[in-house]
Amino acid sequence: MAEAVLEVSGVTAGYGPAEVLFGVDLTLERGEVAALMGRNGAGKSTTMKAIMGMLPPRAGQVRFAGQDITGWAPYRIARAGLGYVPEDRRIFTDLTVAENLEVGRRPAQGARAAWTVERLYEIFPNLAEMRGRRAAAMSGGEQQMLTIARTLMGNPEAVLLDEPSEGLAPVIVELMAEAVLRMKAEGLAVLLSEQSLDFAAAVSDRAYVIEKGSIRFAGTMAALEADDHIRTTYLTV
Ligand SMILES: Nc1ncnc2c1ncn2[C@@H]1O[C@H](COP(=O)(O)OP(=O)(O)OP(=O)(O)O)[C@@H](O)[C@H]1O
Repeated sequence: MAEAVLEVSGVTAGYGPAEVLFGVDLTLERGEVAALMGRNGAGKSTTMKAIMGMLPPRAGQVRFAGQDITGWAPYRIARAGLGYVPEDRRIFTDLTVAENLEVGRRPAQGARAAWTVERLYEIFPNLAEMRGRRAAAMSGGEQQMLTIARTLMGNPEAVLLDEPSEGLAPVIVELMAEAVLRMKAEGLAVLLSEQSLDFAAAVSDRAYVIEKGSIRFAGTMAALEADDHIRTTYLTV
């Protein structure tokens, strides 16, 4: 069996009195892309926040790169090598594209070659074309890519991408899919949350489907595509 870089077991989490996750189990193997799919409000973002320690799990365990990271502070989890790109874009609008990337630089751990700005421009060619532009003058999709690229400058081993294709123009969605596949080709593990089966199927090896805070399907992307019942019951078609 492939080695898991991230293992989420029986995670329960919620906001105040509201229970949102009810024992979520999922794994992310080294070098794979997995999609966490589900409709609006199903619990995708909450799962990512629980993994990142922004919403500490009430029960269950999160293991990353061989360590139990349950209850760790978010900055410590990020430093351990788990990158996170939330739905809202986190960039410095007064800084240029190149300056935003420099802000994200952190040394690489282990044997992997550190990301450089030039290597990132190969993965995000549209960012290369606008390297001197202030981020305020970029489209939402371009800002989303800059957020991902800046996260990669921190040299993570795995990244969580919360709805990377949401609200993007079709041509930008294609660039985003290519970027995710290039990240995988570089050996990164990616867990992305997604509502669109098209985007998820284009980039992912495996899929999880979540509904009302419980995982309803876990399997290969091909198995999900072939499962009419799961798709029509839990996904937006
Ligand atoms: N800060 C919060 N306080 C209270 N309830 C919340 C909060 N954030 C999310 N929820 C609730 O938790 C549930 C899961 O939300 P979550 O954001 O994880 O869904 P999602 O699958 O990521 O969907 P979306 O695509 O809408 O982000 C929803 O019922 C939502 O209303």
